[in-house]
Amino acid sequence: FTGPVYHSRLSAPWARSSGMRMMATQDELKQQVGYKAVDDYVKSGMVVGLGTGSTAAFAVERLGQLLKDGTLKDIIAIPTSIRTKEQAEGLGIPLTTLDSHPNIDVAIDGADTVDNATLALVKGGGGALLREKIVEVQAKEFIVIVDESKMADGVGPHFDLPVEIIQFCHEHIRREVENLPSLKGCKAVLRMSGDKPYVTDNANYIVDCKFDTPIKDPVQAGAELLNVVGVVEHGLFLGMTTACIIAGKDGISVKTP
Ligand SMILES: O=C[C@H](O)[C@H](O)[C@H](O)COP(=O)(O)O
Repeated sequence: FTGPVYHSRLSAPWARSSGMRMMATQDELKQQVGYKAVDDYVKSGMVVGLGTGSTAAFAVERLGQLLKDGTLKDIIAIPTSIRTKEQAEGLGIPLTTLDSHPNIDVAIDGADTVDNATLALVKGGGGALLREKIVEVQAKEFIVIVDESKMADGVGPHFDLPVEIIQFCHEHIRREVENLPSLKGCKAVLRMSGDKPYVTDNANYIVDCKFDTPIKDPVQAGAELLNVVGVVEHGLFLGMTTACIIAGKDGISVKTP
């Protein structure tokens, strides 16, 4: 299709009823971009990377619908977290792994921050950054789906940068991260789940790096982070975005780098 498709009257950014103007909820915006990504970018026969989070869940839902009604056939998908795997299994979406399908046609995922200028991303608010990155770097096309609240100028202050680290000596690793020259001024905080550290699908911990000002050189920051022994992966997704579908009060737009 050529323009936004709204899946219910209230899914439109605005809808009129008895003269009343109603804004779409954030969930409705997420549904719009999740559905549009699948409708526009997934074709029969593809290997599809399935992202994680409340926005990506709508794309997974749509893929399940289109497989069920026969619009799409011969799809095989790779989930980026245990919860996405469970959702996809529940919808009957055939699944595989990178071990047998290392070449992905298209991956679709949400983000915590999208830089307006470069489409650099911060990801990992839901803790899935490692599996997301290993899958999404293998995709010919990586489609990012967000509501407009995720758009920002630069990365850092808009949403804490998650860094996945091993459990062993995690306080030492946290300090090493905080003291990196390219992350100067950041405060690295161990992510908690109740009174215990949050544990990822890969049995690691996460530190969330808080910034007051945008990271000056995200490429350098990524390189320095990966150089810390004990850091497994970071949530900067740089130079990966093929297209970003954004839903906002004025409708849906698509940005490319
Ligand atoms: O680890 C989680 C992922 O990186 C998500 O893509 C990200 O947190 C965005 O999630 P949501 O769509 O729920 O805001």
